[in-house]
Amino acid sequence: MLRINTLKRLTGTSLDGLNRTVFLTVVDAFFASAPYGFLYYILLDMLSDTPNLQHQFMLVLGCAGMMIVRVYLVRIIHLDISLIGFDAGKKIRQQLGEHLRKMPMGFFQRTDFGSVNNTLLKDIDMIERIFTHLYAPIIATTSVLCFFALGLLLKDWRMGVAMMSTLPLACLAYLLTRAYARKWQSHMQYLMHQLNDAVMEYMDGLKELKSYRMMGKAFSRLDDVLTATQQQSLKAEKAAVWPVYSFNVLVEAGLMVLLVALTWAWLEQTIALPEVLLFLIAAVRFFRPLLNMSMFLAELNYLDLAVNRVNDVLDQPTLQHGDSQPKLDDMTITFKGVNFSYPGAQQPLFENLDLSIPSNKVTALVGPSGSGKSTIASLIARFWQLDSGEISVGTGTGKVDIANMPVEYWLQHLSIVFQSNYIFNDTLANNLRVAKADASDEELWRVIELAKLKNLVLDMDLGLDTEIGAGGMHLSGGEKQRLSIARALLKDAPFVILDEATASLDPENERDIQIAMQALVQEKTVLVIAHKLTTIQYADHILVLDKGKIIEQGEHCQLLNNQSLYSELWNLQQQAQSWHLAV
Ligand SMILES: Nc1ncnc2c1ncn2[C@@H]1O[C@H](COP(=O)(O)OP(=O)(O)OP(=O)(O)O)[C@@H](O)[C@H]1O
Repeated sequence: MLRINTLKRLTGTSLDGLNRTVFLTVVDAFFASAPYGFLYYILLDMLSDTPNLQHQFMLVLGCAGMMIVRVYLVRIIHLDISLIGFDAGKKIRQQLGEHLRKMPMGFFQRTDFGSVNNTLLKDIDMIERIFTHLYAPIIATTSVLCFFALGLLLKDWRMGVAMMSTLPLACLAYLLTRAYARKWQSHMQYLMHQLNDAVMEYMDGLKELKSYRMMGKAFSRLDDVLTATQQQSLKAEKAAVWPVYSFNVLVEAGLMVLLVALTWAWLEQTIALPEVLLFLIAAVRFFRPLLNMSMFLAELNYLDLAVNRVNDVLDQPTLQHGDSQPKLDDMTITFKGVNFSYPGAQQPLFENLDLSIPSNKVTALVGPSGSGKSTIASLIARFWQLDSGEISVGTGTGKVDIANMPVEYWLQHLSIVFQSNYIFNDTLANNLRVAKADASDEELWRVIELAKLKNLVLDMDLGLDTEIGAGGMHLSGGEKQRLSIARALLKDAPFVILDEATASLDPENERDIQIAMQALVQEKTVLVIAHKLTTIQYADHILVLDKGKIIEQGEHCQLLNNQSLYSELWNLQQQAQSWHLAV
């Protein structure tokens, strides 16, 4: 009932200690039910012609003893199940995190961040909560019901049957209405994800929305989702009531049947007073947990939905990779017959693309906007899965398909500086140590100096320990850029990718960054992606890309002489330098 196998699959473990907890819960349920048997004998004794006080006292003492044992048992069960639940939650989070790490960027593009966020936080929290709060009560309630049903059937099968006569009908009604409620619950979850995404998008785009006077209702996507969520949640609430409501009404109808049966048997004189009293008391004890059970079952619907969403993420294919970890001395990168399309794109971006990036040289990749430059860098960094073809590193017999190595191993050989780089909400030192966890302070200062950040850090009160990012000091675009160059310097990887690293910077910043980059690219294999051709004119090798194809390659002078796309772009940029805005 509790989909333990599914949870075992999600946690990837055997949920240690669960069997002991189940056993203790059943024992506890027995101790919870047994006093009702004692009560019957107390009643019998009380109503007999010769009541025996000592006998009754012993029975009461027996009940008290069971209660004391139960206090101890309940404490152990609660502790055990909490530990198992938290551990399961931790393991599911770890497993999901590990899986997400191995997934191509395409997943994050197709799936809104809000949904991933919801699955990582809310869904797992739901699984953990249901596990820690519902697992033991459900087993306990089921066991109590079984003990009671068995005891009462043995005592007087006619009354037992009467009491449980409506149960099959209640279960049937529950199952029939559950499908309807589930449809709504699932729709509501979808709307909540949409709402989450719309709120995140609203917050992210606040600056743009403000500048275009699109705040509040004017941002219709958020407004539409808010209205839809409000309208539909009422319907969903109504739908969710049906399984619980129909189950409860039909179960309670069993009490009526019992009363009729008891009255009939009493009039027929086929039942004695102690039995009548016993069944009346037991009915209260029997129906209450049964009604609780319907609430538990309703909660289990949410568990199913949460588990399905976690499974959806876990079933997404990860990036294919091999296990080979060769020593890579030659960093020549070769694309051979590479085919690649973005998910959902109408046509492939690269068809049969061949190119080569020589080792220990600076190669520049230029071309019009949208020609595919950044995608080439992303494919080298294994952010995406190729449709077909091969990207290899090395030459001759030492050549290795980068897909044959674990992604992490391959990424150890790369440093990438993007145009916009992420700054973690942490200290400056920790932001740098992302590149090398065990770097000493001396190493940090060395790269800070090379990245032209020394004066900035010296001006900070706490130096390397200054909080930067969201919770601390905010850095300018140029400072962030130099910080990411410092990170790359610290990593000291043999292959460096600079993707528009100097775009949109002022001349002073650009000069500082050029100096920092000179330090970064020393004796490395470098791929520079740049719009501004002046920044790459001295590159050893220039690849000109247009609409996903390499249409020219060579050195700057050679390409100028070709009088083709490169020289066209060069001339346009030279002319652009004399442009100015006039009013
Ligand atoms: N994540 C993505 N999902 C879908 N399509 C994408 C994605 N990234 C880029 N594209 C598309 O692929 C094509 C190549 O994009 P890419 O960013 O590689 O070009 P680029 O040459 O680097 O452009 P720019 O110089 O403007 O940065 C473009 O048509 C772009 O719209």
